[in-house]
Amino acid sequence: MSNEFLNIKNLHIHYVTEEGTVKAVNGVNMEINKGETLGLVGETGAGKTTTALGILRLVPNPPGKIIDGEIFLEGQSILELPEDEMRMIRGNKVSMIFQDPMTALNPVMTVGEQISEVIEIHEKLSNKEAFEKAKKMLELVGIPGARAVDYPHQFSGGMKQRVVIAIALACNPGLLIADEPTTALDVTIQAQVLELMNNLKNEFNTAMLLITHDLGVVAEVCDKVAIMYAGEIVEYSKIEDLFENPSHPYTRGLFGSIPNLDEEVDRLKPIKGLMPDPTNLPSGCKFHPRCPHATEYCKENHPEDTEIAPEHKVKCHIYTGQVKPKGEI
Ligand SMILES: Nc1ncnc2c1ncn2[C@@H]1O[C@H](COP(=O)(O)OP(=O)(O)OP(=O)(O)O)[C@@H](O)[C@H]1O
Ligand code: NI
Repeated sequence: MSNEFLNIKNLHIHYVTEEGTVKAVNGVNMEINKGETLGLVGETGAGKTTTALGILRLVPNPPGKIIDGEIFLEGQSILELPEDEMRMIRGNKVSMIFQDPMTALNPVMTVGEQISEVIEIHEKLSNKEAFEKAKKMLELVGIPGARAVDYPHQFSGGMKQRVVIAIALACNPGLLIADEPTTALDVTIQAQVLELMNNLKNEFNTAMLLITHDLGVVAEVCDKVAIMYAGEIVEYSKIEDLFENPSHPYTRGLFGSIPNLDEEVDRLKPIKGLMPDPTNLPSGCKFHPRCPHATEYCKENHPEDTEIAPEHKVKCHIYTGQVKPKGEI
């Protein structure tokens, strides 16, 4: 039996707008094994949320459309599935915590009702049984079951986020997608929520796709990291490798001078220049206009993945030997 839960092959997603076609996701490949957490990191507009929505087939259409590629969940190809089967997969096999979790809760329903609603959709339980299970879910995320009868406004921000996690986990999904799950929380609560997610992942062997700008979060919870730029994964590796040997010039830039797993790592470092216009992406390597090492070759040729160490891939002509770096990378 394969241990693989998610496998994405050559995914392309566009948004067709009046201003032009936004090429949001451009040939993404990604694998996540059971019980493994992959961090998806990149600047705003890189295509992280769009990739996540693609996995759930929730890219708003129009204007969005999956143009090409394949997505497998436990070996099953999902892009061709009828919508009703897809609905069963959402929240059953895969659930997602959205970027703004505070608006994810319904203010006029108790949290217990909201959790049991999800349970009832996917499991044949009576109202009462589902509500009892909802209480257990609350306890699992560190909230007393008795509080199931309370409304969202009666909870603090950190507790609301725990409720959102409880809802996402209510059906014991194989894959949890979390889009910036802790950004809206203060630092101590962030740490608690991350620890909680880590514990749950270990307990249930849940695969996780964690979207974040925060390298501290990556260092704390991820097993692997994918660095995304202009809709492509430009570097992909195990966490230790990435921090010890960041290799793509973009990753090096993000990390600043010398990243260190043990150090207090902070937000991504700003890099000179701007993200390219996604309706008019640069030719060749999409990073070439911002890259200190770029040559004519980079302008003309699109780099494919080069495996520079086991499970460490980089899209950069320096590693194919076509381009000599100008000084240290
Ligand atoms: N509904 C939409 N219509 C048109 N363009 C969109 C739509 N949603 C996203 N885009 C564009 O697609 C590109 C990728 O956006 P996406 O939200 O996936 O990036 P992201 O990496 O999640 O960014 P952030 O870190 O800000 O959340 C951006 O250029 C964005 O403007
Ligand atoms: Ni996003």
